[in-house]
Amino acid sequence: MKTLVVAATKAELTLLYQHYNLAAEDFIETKNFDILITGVGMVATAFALGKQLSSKYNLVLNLGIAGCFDRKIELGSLLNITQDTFSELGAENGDDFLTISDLGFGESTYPNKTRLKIDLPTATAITVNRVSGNEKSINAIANRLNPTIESMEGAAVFFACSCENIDCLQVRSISNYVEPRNKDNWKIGLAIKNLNNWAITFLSEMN
Ligand SMILES: O=C(O)c1cccc(C(=O)CC[C@H]2O[C@@H](n3cnc4c(=O)[nH]cnc43)[C@H](O)[C@@H]2O)c1
Repeated sequence: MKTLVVAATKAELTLLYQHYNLAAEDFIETKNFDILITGVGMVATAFALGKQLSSKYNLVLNLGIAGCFDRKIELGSLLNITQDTFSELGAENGDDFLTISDLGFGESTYPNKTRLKIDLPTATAITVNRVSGNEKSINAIANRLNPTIESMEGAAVFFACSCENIDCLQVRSISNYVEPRNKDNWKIGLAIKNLNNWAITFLSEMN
């Protein structure tokens, strides 16, 4: 049984590719783990996992950078995401929001699932198609779901793993705060370095 490492972009796994001397491909097989680069967003992620996820994997590890709602958490910090919500999936009803669960069409929130003990702080997440960058929508989502972070893929990974009953973990490294967009404030390099160093240790200790 193997681990499937899933990320949206190769750039987010740069040091992992370098450490294991891997070819710059979107699907890589190694002895102990495989890597799948899905492309950005929940649709690309669900499609890529739909093609590659199988019972040969006993763990899916979703890695990536993310935006953080909580300014007390430093940029470059790593978080173990225990629950992730498709926050835009549902219907507006005037000023209210109805989830697909409210509408009777299924679930919008999915948990991680693993027996492994991960030595990282835990947090909850939302998964969005549109990166939050507007004060009004940021306040609205903070009031409705109070997430710690947002990404563009996490809930799709948890969803696919729930469909296939495969254990899953999501570790996110904070590259930016959720705020009106200003990429000069992002610390992508630091976030990727910390994420990759953690992943290299995790993967080497697993085998
Ligand atoms: O510009 C670069 O150098 C660069 C290098 C690696 C990755 C990126 C990305 O922009 C990755 C997109 C990826 O990041 C997640 N993300 C990061 N911040 C947020 C956010 O505030 N809200 C939602 N998603 C965020 C997301 O999962 C994207 O897939 C750039």
